[in-house]
Amino acid sequence: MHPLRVGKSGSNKKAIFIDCGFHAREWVTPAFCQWFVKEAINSYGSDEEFTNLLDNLDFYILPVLNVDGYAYSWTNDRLWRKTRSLNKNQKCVGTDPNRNFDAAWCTGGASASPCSTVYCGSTPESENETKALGDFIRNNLSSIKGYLTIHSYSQMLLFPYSYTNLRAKDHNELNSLAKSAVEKLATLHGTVYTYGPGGKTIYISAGGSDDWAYDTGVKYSYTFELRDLGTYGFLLPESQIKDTCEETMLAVKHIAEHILNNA
Ligand SMILES: Nc1ncc(C[C@H](C[SeH])C(=O)O)cc1Cl
Ligand SMILES: [Zn+2]
Ligand SMILES: [Zn+2]
Ligand SMILES: [Zn+2]
Repeated sequence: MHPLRVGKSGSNKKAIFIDCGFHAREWVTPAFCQWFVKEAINSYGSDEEFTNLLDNLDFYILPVLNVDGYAYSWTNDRLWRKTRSLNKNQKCVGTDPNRNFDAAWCTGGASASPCSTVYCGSTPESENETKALGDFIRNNLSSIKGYLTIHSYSQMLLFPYSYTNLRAKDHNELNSLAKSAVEKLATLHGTVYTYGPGGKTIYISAGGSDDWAYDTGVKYSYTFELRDLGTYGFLLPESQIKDTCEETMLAVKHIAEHILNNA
């Protein structure tokens, strides 16, 4: 896997990994990752804050993790979620990439049935996509200080854990950073996000990439759930893409600032 790397060239810089397009139907998320790259390139040298970030941090951007699923949602099933891998001797296709990580794998909020939308896969990292992501993070663990995985919808900023209601050791810092990040996000268009540990804030579910990254040693690990609250859901109108991306940028840059100053 070769994510895009954005940042002034330099050695042993801290890095933040951002992925989008985990779930096929969450179309606004690849738009955000592309927006981020455009903004970074256009801002460098003009926007002081962003220039400082890019001078001192590398951003690894993976615009569409689940490429086969995303393509399938364009051609066949707009509401597809999973990958498109063939489950051996089964009629159903695909694994939920966000239940496929080795983080209390296939315990809560996931299913061992290949036909389920939250099928955890045959083993952790059974999918080419999740294995590639896991390998990249493991191979770059010394520099990767933040992991942001961008999903939709429900306007939430989640952090570990989702697989248990036990508190992460960094709960207080992750919680207060999430609070200030969603406050920053709301300043642009008044979009209200909730925030908190995944298990409490959305649902208990295991095998997620944020929990895995955190337990692997990436302290600042967050899942974004972008707009909206359900009016359009995954079918967010194009007219909202720009504003969604703009407001999300504020939160992401805020988190990046914190990582630059604290990691
Ligand atoms: N660790 C996690 N973090 C966030 C979520 C929520 C996303 C929302 Se689309 C999902 O259900 O995969 C789910 C899990 Cl398992
Ligand atoms: Zn998702
Ligand atoms: Zn979602
Ligand atoms: Zn705007």
